[in-house]
Amino acid sequence: MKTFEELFAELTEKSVSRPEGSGTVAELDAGVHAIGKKIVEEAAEVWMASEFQTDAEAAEEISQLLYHLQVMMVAKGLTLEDVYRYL
Ligand SMILES: N=c1c2ncn([C@@H]3O[C@H](COP(=O)(O)OP(=O)(O)OP(=O)(O)O)[C@@H](O)[C@H]3O)c2ncn1[C@@H]1O[C@H](COP(=O)(O)O)[C@@H](O)[C@H]1O
Repeated sequence: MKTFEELFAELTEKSVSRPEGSGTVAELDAGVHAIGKKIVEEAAEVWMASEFQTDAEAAEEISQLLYHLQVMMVAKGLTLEDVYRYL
C-alpha cells in the first residue's frame, strides 16, 4: 500500500534513474501523446467499472487512472504543488 505522494516520489525517481524494465520509463519515452491516450482509456475504464462492475474493480481502475495522471505530471515536469494549488 502506498500513498499518492509516495507513488509520485517513486515515479519521479524512476524518471531520473531509468531502471531497466520500468513501465513508467517506457511510458515516459512514448511521450505526452501516448500518455494522453492512456489517460483517456483509463478514464473510460473508471466510468465502466463504476457503473457496471464491483466497487473493488472501480477502485482498481481509479488507481490506474491516478498512476497515468502522475506519469503525465512527470512527463510535463509538473510537481504535486503545481496541481494542489488548484484543488
Ligand atoms: N501503479 C502502477 C500502475 N497502475 C497502472 N499501471 C500500468 O498501467 C497498465 C494499465 O493496465 P490495463 O488494465 O489498462 O492493462 P493493459 O491495457 O493490458 O496495459 P497496457 O498493455 O496497455 O500497458 C498496467 O498494465 C501497468 O502497465 C501501473 N504501472 C505501475 N504502477 C506503479 O508504479 C511504480 C513504478 O512502476 P514501474 O515503472 O513499472 O517500475 C510501481 O510502484 C508500480 O506499482
